[in-house]
Amino acid sequence: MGFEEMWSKIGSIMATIMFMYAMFEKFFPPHLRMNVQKYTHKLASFLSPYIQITFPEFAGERLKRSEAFTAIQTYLSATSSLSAKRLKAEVVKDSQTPVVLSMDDSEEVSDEFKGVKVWWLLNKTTLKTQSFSFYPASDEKRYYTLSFHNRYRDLIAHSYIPHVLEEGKAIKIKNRQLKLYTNNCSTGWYGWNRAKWSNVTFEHPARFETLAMEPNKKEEIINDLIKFKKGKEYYTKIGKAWKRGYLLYGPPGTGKSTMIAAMANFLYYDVYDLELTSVKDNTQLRTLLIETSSKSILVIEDIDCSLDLTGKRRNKRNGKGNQDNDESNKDPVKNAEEEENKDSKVTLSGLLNCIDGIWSACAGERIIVFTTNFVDKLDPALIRSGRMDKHIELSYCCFEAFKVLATNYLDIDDHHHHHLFSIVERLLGEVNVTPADVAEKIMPKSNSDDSEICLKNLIEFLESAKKKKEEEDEEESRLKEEKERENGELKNNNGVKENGFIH
Ligand SMILES: Nc1ncnc2c1ncn2[C@@H]1O[C@H](COP(=O)(O)OP(=O)(O)OP(=O)(O)O)[C@@H](O)[C@H]1O
Ligand SMILES: [Mg+2]
Repeated sequence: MGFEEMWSKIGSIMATIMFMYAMFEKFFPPHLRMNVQKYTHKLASFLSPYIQITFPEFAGERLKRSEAFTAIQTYLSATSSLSAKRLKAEVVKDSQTPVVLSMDDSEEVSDEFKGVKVWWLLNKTTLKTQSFSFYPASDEKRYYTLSFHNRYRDLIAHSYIPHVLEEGKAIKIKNRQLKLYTNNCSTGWYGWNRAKWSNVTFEHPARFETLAMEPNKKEEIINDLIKFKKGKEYYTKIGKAWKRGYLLYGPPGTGKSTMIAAMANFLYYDVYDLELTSVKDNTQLRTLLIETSSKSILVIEDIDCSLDLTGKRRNKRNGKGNQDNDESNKDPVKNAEEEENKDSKVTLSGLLNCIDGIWSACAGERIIVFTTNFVDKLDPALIRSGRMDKHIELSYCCFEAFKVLATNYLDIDDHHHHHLFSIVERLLGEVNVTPADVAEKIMPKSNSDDSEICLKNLIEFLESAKKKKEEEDEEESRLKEEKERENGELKNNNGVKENGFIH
């Protein structure tokens, strides 16, 4: 039989089957059709070595969509659905991709797991509902059918299905838009204050690749985060809540907040930015923490300022703390804010309880980050080992960090050594400037600014910073000398007074 002849035969057989099926659908009443299907299935399963498992869209109560069905749909959308001939497009809320494609009804796709082939079919049955309901339920019931050979029963049941469900959930989390939550106080009925979270879409573009810091240190942090993310079993084994605390410290503008954003983008975690000064008391703090979700980063910025609950940020450049103690100098708005914040009764022990206590495990997989400019001023209880698992110092801009900024801002490849780099390297070794300062200087100010101009701007800035530092150092040593001289004279005078003669 020739090839063409064979295809025409197959075509006519298919046409006959489709015609018979159409007749069957048209002339047989639904209950008879169901009976015929039931017996056909029985016969088929008796003869076939293949096993089928179904996953209905609505398990039990029709109102709630089955999590397994959604996970399978997501898994198949990302893996094999695209090989289907007919696809369905859906707009999914809070998803990064505006339209999600999945296989259409009655489509079948195959998948492979550890060398074993399986088939997924999306089925639909239509039922006539007799009962009256306030929720007009659709008559259609969709379900996935998974088919595989009998000999792989154990592998599929114990490994493949859990793998599909886990992957599906993970992909869904990855595809969703991240949220940035912040706490605020709303006044409810009868005037009581209720703390609650409100959120916006988290859109900070920071990534570890664009974060300027020493490569080794960066890699260490990334590995630590990966270990944490994959550590569910480890934490269960050692009987510890699945959470990790980071203390980020360093001068202003060294990238503490940027690093938090990079962590969130890296881990795909939501961020809960907790403003401690607007939490009324420990009970309110606990309520807020219970309302946070898993896979999140809880951030308390400037913990040194938050805990004394004055609500004011210290003057960070000179680190002398609250500068304007003189009431007359105070901005009236700031004054009022401070007065309000004095109502906050969150205590250090209340905060520690929420981080470490029995409530701390309620959200599950969670990172807690504290930031401060003054690590020495923190209460030892807050940073004792075991509480904040990792202390990360973000420091002044080194040459390695500068190279990352040059790539970010000027598109200068790390390997392409610009002829001005050696001057920058020398100057960065001599003065302390923050990555924020460097970034500001090398950012092109106009379209005509090329990398040469930007680097020269930076060099000029570094040289003037160096000069300023030298002058300050000179002044300092002059004052020191003067003081020493005064002290020496004082001693000598005392010597004269005590002994009546000069030694
Ligand atoms: N290490 C860095 N890598 C890349 N950009 C940085 C870095 N540090 C600072 N920047 C730039 O400087 C700006 C300020 O940095 P950031 O807000 O992260 O500093 P910070 O340490 O949180 O300061 P503060 O103590 O005042 O809160 C950022 O928007 C970013 O553009
Ligand atoms: Mg910050």
